[in-house]
Parts: sequence; structure tokens; C-alpha cells
Amino acid sequence: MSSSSLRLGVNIDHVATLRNARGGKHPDPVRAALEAISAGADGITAHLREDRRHIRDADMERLKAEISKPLNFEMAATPDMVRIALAVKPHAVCLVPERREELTTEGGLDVVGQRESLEPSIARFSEAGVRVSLFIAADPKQIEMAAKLKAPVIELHTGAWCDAITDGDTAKAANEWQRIAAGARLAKSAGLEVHAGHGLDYATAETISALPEIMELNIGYYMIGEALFIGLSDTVRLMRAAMDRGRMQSKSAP
Ligand SMILES: CC(=O)[C@@H](O)[C@H](O)COP(=O)(O)O
Ligand SMILES: NCC(=O)COP(=O)(O)O
Repeated sequence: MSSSSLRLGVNIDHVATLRNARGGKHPDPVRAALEAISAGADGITAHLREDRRHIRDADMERLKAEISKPLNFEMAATPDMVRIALAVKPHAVCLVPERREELTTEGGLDVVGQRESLEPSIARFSEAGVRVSLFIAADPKQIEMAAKLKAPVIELHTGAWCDAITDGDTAKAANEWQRIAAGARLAKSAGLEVHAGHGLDYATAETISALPEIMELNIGYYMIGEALFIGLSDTVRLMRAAMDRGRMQSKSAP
């Protein structure tokens, strides 16, 4: 764990995307996880998609066995995936929405609409000592339901905010930012631990790190892309530095 109150979880999914392109063993996502940890990552995130397009079952087993920091196992809340995750027994699971045809996780999990099916899965993980996080949009109804479902953690989906910045849509970016900032406050006041992630880069990670309610950022795609140019260790160090700069701007940071 770093000395900062804000943890960096490095998502290594897209190392596996590259490996799978040739069907071999290189580059190894577990090696990337170990290097990220050596460079200062506080945890590793990996998403076992139902279509196994990047991370595979054996990667999850090896990550659990070989890394020294918490493993955050992202997954759809299907019976099959719940069974696999309970066998791996990671530090945490993050329940995410999944559509086979999507390019990436497009939005947050609808915990309001899926309340009844989520409740037993959350209970099973909690009984097994696996911390549950719900990957949701910064929508007050979703946040309130996450608290009712007794999930200890939510991760706010930052993709729409990051996309609006990339597209130069300043009005949308400002609106999304307000939703994230208000959502983080609401979630903290409802007793939830607040994480955030999706589409973050150095600049957006620095900005969001100024929100004192946020305890963890999970970042993958941008960092793995950056690592092609400057190496993964330096990417982790630069991301950590960006987060620390952002945190310093937070007046009420602990
Ligand atoms: C849930 C989430 O935000 C990440 O797991 C992300 O989805 C990983 O990348 P892909 O969406 O490209 O699988
Ligand atoms: N939950 C978000 C995550 O793990 C990483 O998302 P991204 O940085 O790969 O978009």
C-alpha cells in the first residue's frame, strides 16, 4: 500500500489482449501485474469477460497465486462467473454489466433494475469474505440502491466524462464531472467506499484525485498503451505522481 490515501489499481486486461492476438504466452499479464506492483501499484484489476476476449480463467488463478497485492476480479454477476470467482477467492470482486457485442464496458450496472438477482450474489461473496464493489453510473438512484444492497464499495464509471473531454464537448464534460463529484459525496454520506475508473488518463486521473471521497482509481487501457512507449514501470510512476498532484489540490483530503 502506498502512503497516499488514494490507491492505484492497475488493470492488466489489455496485456492479455495482445497476448491473445497470437494465441501464445507472451506478453504475460501476470508479469505485467508483478512489474506494476514493483513500480508502486496498490492492487491489480482484471476483468474475466464471459467471452474471454482478454483475461482467461488461468490468468485469474495465477494472479491470485502470484501477486502480493489485492486482486480486484471484475465480472458479470452470472451464476457461472460467481462460481469461478468464489473458487479463486480474490480480495475483491467488482460486478459490472456486460454485453457480448460491446467494445468496452459502456455504462454502469443497473443495480435498481437487477436488485433481486444481485442480492444473493452479494451475500454469497460477503459470506466468503470477498469484498463486493458495484460498478455503477453516478446516478443518485443507483447509489442509494447500492447502499441498500449492502455492498461496501461502489466504483463510479468515469467513461462518459473522459469521452466528453476527448471529444472536446466541454458542456457535456462539465455536466458529467458535476454528476461524478455529487455522486461521490452522496455515496460517502451513505456509508459507501468510493472508487472510480474507466477511460482515465494522466490528466483525468489528476483531476478526479482531487475528490476527497475517492479512495481508489482503477486504470488500464491508457496505461497499457503508454507502456508501449515508456515502459510499464515509468507509466505507473507517472500515474502515481499525477494522482498525488491531484490529491494535493483536495482541501479536505485526509
Ligand atoms: C469494467 C471496466 O471498466 C474494465 O474492466 C474494462 O471494461 C476493461 O476493458 P474492456 O472493457 O476493454 O474489456
Ligand atoms: N474498472 C475500470 C478499469 O478497471 C479500467 O478501465 P480502463 O482504464 O481500462 O478503461
